[in-house]
Amino acid sequence: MVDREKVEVAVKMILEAIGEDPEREGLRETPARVARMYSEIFCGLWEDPQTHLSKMFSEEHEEMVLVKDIPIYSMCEHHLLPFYGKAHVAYIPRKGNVTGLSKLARVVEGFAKRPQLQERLTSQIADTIMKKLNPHGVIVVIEAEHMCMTLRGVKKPGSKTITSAVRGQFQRSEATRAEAFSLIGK
Ligand SMILES: Nc1nc2c(ncn2[C@@H]2O[C@H](COP(=O)(O)OP(=O)(O)OP(=O)(O)O)[C@@H](O)[C@H]2O)c(=O)[nH]1
Ligand SMILES: [Zn+2]
Repeated sequence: MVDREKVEVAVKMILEAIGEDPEREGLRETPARVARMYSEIFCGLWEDPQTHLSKMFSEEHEEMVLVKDIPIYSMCEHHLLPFYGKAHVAYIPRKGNVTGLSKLARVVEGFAKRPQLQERLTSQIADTIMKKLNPHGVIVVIEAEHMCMTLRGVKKPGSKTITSAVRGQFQRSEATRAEAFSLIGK
């Protein structure tokens, strides 16, 4: 579990460091609020996302399954600012190894709710699905806007970063990969 007391102490120190008065009415509850928020947005550090893929259906389907437009909210590990957008996850199951659709989104969520890099998030999702479901292939595409590039620093609002992780048949077959990208809309 996130150490909320420690986060509270740290947030109070940050407020003091920026020249605020942590005792003024509007800020008095802020350290505790931020601590509650951090335990929510970093909860992925306290779970092992691969456990979501333990249950499988013995379906015969061996064609592509794509869950697209999964909303993601993660935190850039360099600045602790959000990056957010959409994840698209496709896999080609092996007979008997079909997973519940929501479980794909749960894996995405488990890796997103941590201090992250978009590239690492993308490959962790793909590698976990490959490892647990042993499918013919996996493709993960994430498109996201990074607040550290919009509200500060280089200040480029609207810019999007697209990352992909391509495994198995999607890597070997250009046609399969092209089909996935066309369904995803990239
Ligand atoms: N590859 C990658 N870079 C990221 C991600 N999120 C943020 N960054 C970048 O991490 C870099 C950190 O660069 P630094 O030079 O150490 O930090 P900085 O001085 O705050 O950089 P600027 O943002 O350019 O002002 C920046 O270029 C960010 O845009 C990510 O998910 N993947
Ligand atoms: Zn950043």
